[in-house]
Amino acid sequence: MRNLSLLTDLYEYSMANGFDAELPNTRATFDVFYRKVPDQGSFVLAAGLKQIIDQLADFHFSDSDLTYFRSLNLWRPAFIDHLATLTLDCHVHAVPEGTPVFPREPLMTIEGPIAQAQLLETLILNILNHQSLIATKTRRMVFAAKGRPIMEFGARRAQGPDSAVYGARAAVIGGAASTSDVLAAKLFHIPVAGTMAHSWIEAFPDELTAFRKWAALYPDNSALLVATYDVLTSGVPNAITVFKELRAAGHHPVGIRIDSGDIATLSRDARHLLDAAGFQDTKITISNALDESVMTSLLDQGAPIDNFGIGEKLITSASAPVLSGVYKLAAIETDGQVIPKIKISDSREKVTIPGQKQLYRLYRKSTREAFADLITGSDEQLSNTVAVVDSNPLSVNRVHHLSSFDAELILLETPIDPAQCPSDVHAIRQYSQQRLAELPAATQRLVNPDSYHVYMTTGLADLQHNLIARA
Ligand SMILES: Nc1ncnc2c1ncn2[C@@H]1O[C@H](COP(=O)(O)OP(=O)(O)OP(=O)(O)O)[C@@H](O)[C@H]1O
Ligand SMILES: O=P(O)(O)OC[C@H]1O[C@H](OP(=O)(O)OP(=O)(O)O)[C@H](O)[C@@H]1O
Ligand SMILES: O=C(O)c1cccnc1
Repeated sequence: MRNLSLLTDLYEYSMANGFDAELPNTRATFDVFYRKVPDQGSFVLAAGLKQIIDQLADFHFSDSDLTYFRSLNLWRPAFIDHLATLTLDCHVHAVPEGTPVFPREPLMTIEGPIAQAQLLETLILNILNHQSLIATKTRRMVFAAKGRPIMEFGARRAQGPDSAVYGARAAVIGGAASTSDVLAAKLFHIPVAGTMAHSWIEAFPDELTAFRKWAALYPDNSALLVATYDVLTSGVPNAITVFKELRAAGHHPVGIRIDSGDIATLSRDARHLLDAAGFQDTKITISNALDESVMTSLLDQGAPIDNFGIGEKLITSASAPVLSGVYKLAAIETDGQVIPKIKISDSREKVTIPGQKQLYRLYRKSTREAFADLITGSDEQLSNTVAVVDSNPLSVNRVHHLSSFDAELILLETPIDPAQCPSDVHAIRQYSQQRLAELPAATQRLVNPDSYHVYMTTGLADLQHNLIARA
């Protein structure tokens, strides 16, 4: 793990330098939330908390960082001295990784001395926005795959090494079965998997020789790429020849990969050839700029696909490459007095929900189906009946009275201690699947999903209105 304490925007330091002088005894609460779901989906899968906690636990500045700060000649010497001896005194609340979260609700809050909490904005958003985006994109593809495994193949097309490595981690949280990225596999204990490239076939005098050499090297892991010359007249017949030899030698042939041409037609014809030769069990993997809409189309066409290998469109979330999670001041505290804060904007969507808050997931008592999330003030007690309004500022401001629900607090106190932060990506993926299964199915479809209600209490809504009026 690299120390990323400096990975922030200059303005965070410029403000922290001032807060340190002007508001030395003020604490602040910042909320992390997002407003729009990428790809017109209805939820985002939160991911990246482990890397955030790792960084916060190691938040410090080296001698060379401090020398650099002094060389900038921008900040008070006393502030730089404070950075030299800084011990983070912040408290984190967060939804566990893998939790589906919805627009406007806090998925993380940071409370601490205002100068410190301000400094963390950029780093937290950088990690959370990236991993949540890729986990969410992968989940869409997993939905489209209808139970077929997805192999993550994106390292070569990722926007740099970190996007490849942490993107692979996020992809597994989103439901990918494996990665081809050996570094990510090693770091996060992800199954590593792959086939072969065209160069292997091209390097030998002919395709059959290339397949035989491969089968000799990997007799029990022989996935053959059949699309170098011609899938149906060369690739699949040669693969069948080698599969027969493998079977005769007591091995179980794995399958083929097709990475070009009309995949629906080629996979169907390849399946017929394999089945006719007695290889009903060998799998067909496909790849080539796949995304959830191509996958849906291929399966709608009846393509007999067993595995999807997916690179560029997953690792870059190509159709929606930005998750705009934000970090907004919700309250300050001086001399024990908490003062809620609001940001007002001409764009109603950008008006923040003020105050220190809590987040609950509400379930129907009978079925354990989640039907809404509820944002409350942290000092509000949930009673059996609660008056709420939609948190969407563009909705009609109607008061609903919710009753007969089970409420679960989902914004949890999260110690800044890597040893206590869940890190097993498989367990996180499983948790995520359980959380998704609680949501109404209609919120999960790819096209025009139902939106999920995120309410806030009328207490919070009144606070928001009062602060707007006062401003
Ligand atoms: N039957 C199909 N229906 C829908 N999309 C398909 C089908 N077959 C392939 N595709 C997708 O269409 C896109 C373009 O495919 P195409 O074979 O033209 O790609 P290419 O990269 O130009 O091919 P090649 O690798 O042969 O040069 C890819 O995203 C591919 O996955
Ligand atoms: O298409 P993606 O979803 O990113 O999947 C990864 C792709 O990477 C490889 O292509 P390669 O780099 O060999 O280039 P190619 O486009 O010529 O096949 C492989 O053949 C896959 O098709
Ligand atoms: O193993 C593979 O087949 C693979 C890996 C990365 C990119 N494309 C394919």
